[in-house]
Parts: sequence; structure tokens; C-alpha cells
Amino acid sequence: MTTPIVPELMSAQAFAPFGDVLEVAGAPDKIINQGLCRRYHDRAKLDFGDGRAGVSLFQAQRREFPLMLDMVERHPQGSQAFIPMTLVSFLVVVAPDAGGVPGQPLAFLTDPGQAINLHKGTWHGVLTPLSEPGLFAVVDRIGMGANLEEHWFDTPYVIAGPPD
Ligand SMILES: NC(=O)N[C@@H](O)C(=O)O
Ligand code: NI
Repeated sequence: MTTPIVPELMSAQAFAPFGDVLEVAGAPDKIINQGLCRRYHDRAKLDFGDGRAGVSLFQAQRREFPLMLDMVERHPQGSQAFIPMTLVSFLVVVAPDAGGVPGQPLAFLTDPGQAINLHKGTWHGVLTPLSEPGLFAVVDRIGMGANLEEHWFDTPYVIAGPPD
């Protein structure tokens, strides 16, 4: 049995090798709409290759700790953004690439109000809400060709609950 993975709090710096963290932090890039809106402009590296951008809604079942991570996947042709439609924390699992297979996974807990964008080809766990209603907007590639590669672990990883 592998050592349980303990989620860390999401940070843009720690997540940078895997994707972008979308949040209204720091100074806005623009003040718009007659001064009534702060625009945090163009904060995700979107990539849809030869496809196009699609916006979908996911209604996903919440998960409970400890979680069994038996698979990670990647999208070789496009990025994928998970945008909660409620102010909730959710679990993000990613893994470095280790010669075409995933290396040691990492787990992050987002802050309510944060969204993420997985860069093209990043190994990740599927959308994992931790609370109801599990409602997310997902921005990813719509197009031809295979854009999903799954890797099933011989021995699942255990993701432990965050330290109290
Ligand atoms: N399959 C699908 O649309 N979603 C997954 O890619 C996911 O990461 O949740
Ligand atoms: Ni995915």
C-alpha cells in the first residue's frame, strides 16, 4: 500500500507546472463597466489545438475522504478548466509526467472562489467535488481525434483528508 497523499492548500506557484489558478487576488488588471467591475484579465493559458473551445456544465457527485485514486487521465490535445458555479472548495489531483506515464500524484484543496485550468497534457484526477451541488462549468476542447488518455494504477493511491 502506498503512503497516503495528503492534500495541500492550492497555490498558484505550486500548481504552476500543471495549470493556472483563477482567483480574484491582488490588483485587478482593469477596472471596467463605469468603475463597477474589476477585470482579472486573461488569467488562463487555454489551448484547444485544432479544435474549438467548448463550455459544458458538469453535475458531479461529491466525494468523501479517504478517496481511492485508481486512475488519472490527460488530454493531449487541449486544456481543461474547472470553474465551480458555487463558492466551494474542491479537490484537484495532478501528477507530473514520467516518461509517458504519471509520476507521484499531488492533491490540492482549492479555496472557495478559486477555479483551475489544467494545461494541455497534464495528468489529472477527474473533476472531484467535495460538497453538493457539485455544479461546475468546464471549458475544454471540442474537436476531432482522441483527446483522452487514461492511466490506471496497479495499486490505487489513497488520498487522506486534510489535517484538521
Ligand atoms: N471526461 C470528461 O469530460 N471530464 C474529465 O476530463 C475530467 O477531467 O473530469
Ligand atoms: Ni479531464
